[in-house]
Amino acid sequence: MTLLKKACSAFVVNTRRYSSYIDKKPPKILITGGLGQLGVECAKHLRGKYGKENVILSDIIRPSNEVFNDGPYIFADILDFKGLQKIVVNHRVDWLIHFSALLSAIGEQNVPLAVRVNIEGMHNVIELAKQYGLRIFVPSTIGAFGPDSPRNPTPNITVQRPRTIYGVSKVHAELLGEYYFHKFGLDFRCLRFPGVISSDPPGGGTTDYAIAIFHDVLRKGHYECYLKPDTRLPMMHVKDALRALSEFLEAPNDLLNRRIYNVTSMSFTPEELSDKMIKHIPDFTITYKPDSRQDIADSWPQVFDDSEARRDWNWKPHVDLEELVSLMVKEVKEKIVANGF
Ligand SMILES: NC(=O)c1ccc[n+]([C@@H]2O[C@H](COP(=O)([O-])OP(=O)(O)OC[C@H]3O[C@@H](n4cnc5c(N)ncnc54)[C@H](O)[C@@H]3O)[C@@H](O)[C@H]2O)c1
Ligand SMILES: C[C@@H](O)[C@H](N)C(=O)O
Repeated sequence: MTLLKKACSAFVVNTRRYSSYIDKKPPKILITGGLGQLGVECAKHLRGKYGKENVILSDIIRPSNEVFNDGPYIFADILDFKGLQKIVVNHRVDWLIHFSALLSAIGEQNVPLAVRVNIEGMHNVIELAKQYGLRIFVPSTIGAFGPDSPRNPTPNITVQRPRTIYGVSKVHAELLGEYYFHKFGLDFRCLRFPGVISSDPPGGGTTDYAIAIFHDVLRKGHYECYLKPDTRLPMMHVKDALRALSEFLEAPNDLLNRRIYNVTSMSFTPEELSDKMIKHIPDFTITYKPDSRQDIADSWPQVFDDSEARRDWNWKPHVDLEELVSLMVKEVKEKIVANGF
């Protein structure tokens, strides 16, 4: 049998196996790096669909009581291959959602650690997924593009020459995933997300301003923005990001023409965002003091083209800028009342 035929037959076996999970028995899902901005909300979303016990959150940090009491939580260091093997075997894991990473701004502050967590970590999870026949989801980002890429719009396939270690590690993850798909039939799936906006604290990225602005304005009446007022970046509310993730994870393999898709909801600048916020919070001020994150933002897409995701698996965002602002004002106010955070 040729290599290509072998890969194709493995792929067919995987497809059948996974569609039977969806029809009969929910998949057992492990989320790595699960205590970050996306992981906790993702676990809530997937537990609502597949049942609490079927979604295991993991990270290397101590969870809050709320997270610990909400469903299975375990320690998992992405750099410990044997430890990960043990978890997959003992918990009979079917799908792996790999969130562990150092984001764009924080990665520049500690490049060796970003190389370990983002690149070595990816080597571990992809080998694990291959060994145990797991479906694996790895998020990529608008940060996987660079100054040589077309910025408005940025298509699914184009030049990718990022200038951050975060972006380099994500391009590496994309290429590795595609390679494992073609060579071994691994069911690798990847979405390139824009800045994801939620009321939870962000992990040290370039798009964090669009979260911090709500917290600072609601608590202090003022925000000092580290990007220039006209810096346009693609963004998405977390509700849409998690719906995209779960719809894509469930999409039958025969709908997918690629393993990696751009997804987005909108693009805005700090000035446009603050103009919308004035309707809800009339009395606040914003000043601008660009720092090194401006250089990163200036190398990223301004408008993201997600037409391939829309065409192939029917992706469509629901939350527009008006609704995003209403949701954020409401959710951040609730957080401030609940814990002064
Ligand atoms: N939030 C966004 O705007 C956004 C956009 C595009 C892509 N993504 C991707 O989504 C994923 C999750 O993003 P996030 O915003 O939740 O990130 P985050 O920084 O908030 O969370 C990352 C988590 O990884 C964990 N981690 C670090 N080292 C680890 C290790 N050795 N072992 C296990 N876990 C470790 C951290 O403790 C943290 O909880 C990342 O891969 C990120 O690149 C996020
Ligand atoms: C865009 C995304 O990858 C992340 N929020 C960052 O800014 O690094």
